[in-house]
Amino acid sequence: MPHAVSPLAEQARSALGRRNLVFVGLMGAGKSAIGRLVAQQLGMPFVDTDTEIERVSRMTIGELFAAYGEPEFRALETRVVRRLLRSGSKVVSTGGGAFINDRTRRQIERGGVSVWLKADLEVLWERVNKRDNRPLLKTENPKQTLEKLMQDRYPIYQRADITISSRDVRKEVIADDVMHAVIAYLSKGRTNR
Ligand SMILES: Nc1ncnc2c1ncn2[C@@H]1O[C@H](COP(=O)(O)OP(=O)(O)O)[C@@H](O)[C@H]1O
Ligand SMILES: O=C(O)C1=C[C@@H](OP(=O)(O)O)[C@@H](O)[C@H](O)C1
Ligand SMILES: [Mg+2]
Repeated sequence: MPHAVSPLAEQARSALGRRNLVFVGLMGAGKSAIGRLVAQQLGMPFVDTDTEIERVSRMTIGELFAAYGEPEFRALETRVVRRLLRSGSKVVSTGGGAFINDRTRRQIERGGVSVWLKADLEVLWERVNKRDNRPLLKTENPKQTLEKLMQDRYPIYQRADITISSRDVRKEVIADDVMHAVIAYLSKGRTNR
């Protein structure tokens, strides 16, 4: 197992112990990118649930949505999240809808420390706008769709253990914010997970 790479990472790693660290939030918030970076810094395994879903189904997320629809995708996502959270401590980046699904959210609540990467519409839009791999944004007005998803989902993401502002600064800055917040959150006497 690789070692944490800085004193901050070292401290966050030791605070986490055997817990999973789970990134949640809207499309474009940086879950996949920041999750990977934080995992590297902590010296922990990293899994992105969308990548794992694509691996086990041998289909892309777009193909899955097109062939089976969103409900089937959510069922697969629930199973993948459950399995990942039970198989040793790691950093897990979820897809944007995972924490919104009641069953998946309960697994995350039980199985790890959740971090909501919260971003404003302009930041999200700048980032998702560059790729067309997100089936939920294949609408006539994808920016408006994203705004609607913010309104619907932010009250639920708010239930995450930790909230981090995912703004337009270097990824390393956000990763440091996450590690500081993990240390602060877990030093509040939480020893039950
Ligand atoms: N702090 C950041 N600075 C610059 N680019 C970022 C930052 N965070 C994320 N990105 C980029 O934004 C895009 C969307 O990020 P991604 O991690 O795929 O988001 P999510 O998994 O939450 O949908 C990616 O190209 C990623 O590299
Ligand atoms: O918000 C959502 O419901 C989704 C977000 C996507 O992941 P990212 O948030 O990593 O883009 C992916 O899981 C799928 O397209 C559905
Ligand atoms: Mg992602």
